[in-house]
Amino acid sequence: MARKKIALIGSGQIGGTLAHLAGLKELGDIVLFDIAEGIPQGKALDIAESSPVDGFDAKLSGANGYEAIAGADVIIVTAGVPRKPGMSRDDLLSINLGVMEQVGAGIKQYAPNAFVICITNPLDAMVWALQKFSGLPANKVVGMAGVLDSARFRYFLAEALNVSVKDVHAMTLGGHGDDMVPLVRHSTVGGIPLPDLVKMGLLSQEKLDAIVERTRKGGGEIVALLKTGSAFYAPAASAIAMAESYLKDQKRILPVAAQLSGQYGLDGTYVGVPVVIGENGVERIFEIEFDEAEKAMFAKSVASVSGLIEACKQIKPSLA
Ligand SMILES: NC(=O)c1ccc[n+]([C@@H]2O[C@H](COP(=O)([O-])OP(=O)(O)OC[C@H]3O[C@@H](n4cnc5c(N)ncnc54)[C@H](O)[C@@H]3O)[C@@H](O)[C@H]2O)c1
Ligand SMILES: O=C(O)C[C@H](O)C(=O)O
Repeated sequence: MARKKIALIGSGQIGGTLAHLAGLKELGDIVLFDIAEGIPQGKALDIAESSPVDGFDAKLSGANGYEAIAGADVIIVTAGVPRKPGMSRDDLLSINLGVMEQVGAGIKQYAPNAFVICITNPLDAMVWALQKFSGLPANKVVGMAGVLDSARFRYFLAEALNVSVKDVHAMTLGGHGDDMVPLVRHSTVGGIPLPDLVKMGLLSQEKLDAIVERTRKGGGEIVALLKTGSAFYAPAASAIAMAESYLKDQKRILPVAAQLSGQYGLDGTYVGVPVVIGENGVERIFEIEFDEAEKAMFAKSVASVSGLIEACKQIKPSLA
């Protein structure tokens, strides 16, 4: 059986980490693409030289021309710029929208059958624009944010309770901004819902509230520490989980930015919701029944995403 082809558009911090993880997991042969000459080639060679040590078989190459992504099965997009301290993700909209236009054209021409995972920020608006620019079907174009936000939520809970991360299941929905929606009622530790843990005295309400707030601001916390860019290890791991579910038809239920067509009362917008990812891309969207407070939080988050999508339409009238 021929190996799968994974194309990484953007070979910066996340792109390089994606290539390394995809190699270690033997997901397929890997093409790194970037406008910066030498970077994708250098990272491809460096990772290839690690393969005898770690014992993985994958061909790695670097390129500066879109023809290199031809026939890719999976494309992960990180091209663009990250934020620096003092900036919001939304400040990246204008510059990264231009990048999405170029990337979308490249995908349309060379890899129209790929499953595309967008990571570039501001995530929900960028994946919305990328789907339009590329013209690929909506079930094949998704955004990575919810897996990362949920992983942060899970990690903070496991740390507070001094238990294994493996036994913490938690989900964060909505847009990838500070008003994202960590779902407390639907999250469990050892199968016990978080509100019950509070009732049982295992976690204080104050601590839980602080964890929710820290999750919402998780991206900014790393930006403030790194100073030169944003998180890349956990974002790369999160996108690889999505790619693996597609390539291996695992049918995992993951929170991803997906295009809605009536679910949650929304049509055409991209926002983080639980979906099944299998060989057909987004195979199903789960519609969670929210209580009044959750409904209000989700609506606020969606309103932020809608504002960014409107801004995209103003900048690029072809998207309207
Ligand atoms: N969705 C999420 O959860 C999440 C998490 C972390 C980072 N991000 C976002 O991912 C993006 C990438 O982050 P990073 O840390 O890898 O940044 P980075 O600066 O390390 O890498 C970005 C790369 O994109 C390349 N690039 C710029 N314009 C390009 C173009 N037109 N075509 C091809 N390549 C181009 C740059 O040369 C650079 O190598 C940022 O927008 C960041 O905000 C999103
Ligand atoms: O916060 C950022 O700018 C990067 C990313 O969206 C993150 O959540 O780590």
